[in-house]
Amino acid sequence: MIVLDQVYKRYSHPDQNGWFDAVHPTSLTIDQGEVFGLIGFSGAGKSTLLRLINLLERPDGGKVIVDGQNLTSLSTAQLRKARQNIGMIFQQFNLLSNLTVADNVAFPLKIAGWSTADINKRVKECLAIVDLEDRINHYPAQLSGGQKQRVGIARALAPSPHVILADEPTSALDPFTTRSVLDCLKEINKQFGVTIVMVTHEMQVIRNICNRAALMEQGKIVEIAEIKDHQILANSTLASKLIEGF
Ligand SMILES: Nc1ncnc2c1ncn2[C@@H]1O[C@H](COP(=O)(O)OP(=O)(O)OP(=O)(O)O)[C@@H](O)[C@H]1O
Repeated sequence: MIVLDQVYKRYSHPDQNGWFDAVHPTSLTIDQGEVFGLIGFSGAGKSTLLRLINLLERPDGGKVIVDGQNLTSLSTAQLRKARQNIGMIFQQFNLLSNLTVADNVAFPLKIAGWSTADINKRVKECLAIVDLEDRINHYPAQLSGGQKQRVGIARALAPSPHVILADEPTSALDPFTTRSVLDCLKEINKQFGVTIVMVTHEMQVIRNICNRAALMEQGKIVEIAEIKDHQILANSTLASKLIEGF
């Protein structure tokens, strides 16, 4: 489903021989229907790795394959189309404040050239999935943080992607709201088989929703652990981090 083959990302850096590897060459396969977590300290490279999956960050080398398609070899137009298969949600929701909830969710569909009738139908479907039908004509400023994130989820879901990338989707939310947003994502994963890759600082998020999680340190994946029944399996570094806390 998602294959990263020796992808890396480097930035120019004045102090480190001119270059700094935000993500060292990394290979990783994430199966269809998985909820895969990326956890680690600030600056470990989690967001960069996540953004390499939809080429929001262009890798400096290696391949990114999603649904059998090598994204790194596509033209701009082909990549735009391929990205319809990869939704994204953000810590700060990234809603357009001058658009209603309905228009925010409709946004990716308009870009994809859907008809108005199909857009209206799909927007209602997606808002029903995230339980926000009654907020369809509200503006983002009239919503709570949890509701805003659920609009973000509906927008990501609208083009029926196979993959959703989530960059710290609950970090701006209180524990109760975090729970409801995670339940919403879990339901989407279960009902539609959408693969979710999620960056988080929060170990309870990993335990709550992920099947597997990778621990990142200094631009490298140092461990991948399985999670079963909310427990991190094996005597892993991840397990000890759980005790120390992130
Ligand atoms: N555009 C950029 N230019 C230069 N350096 C960057 C750029 N983007 C990220 N970095 C650096 O790359 C490293 C990894 O950043 P990244 O945001 O991926 O880490 P992270 O693990 O997601 O951190 P956080 O949890 O704080 O968001 C950091 O040292 C960051 O400063």
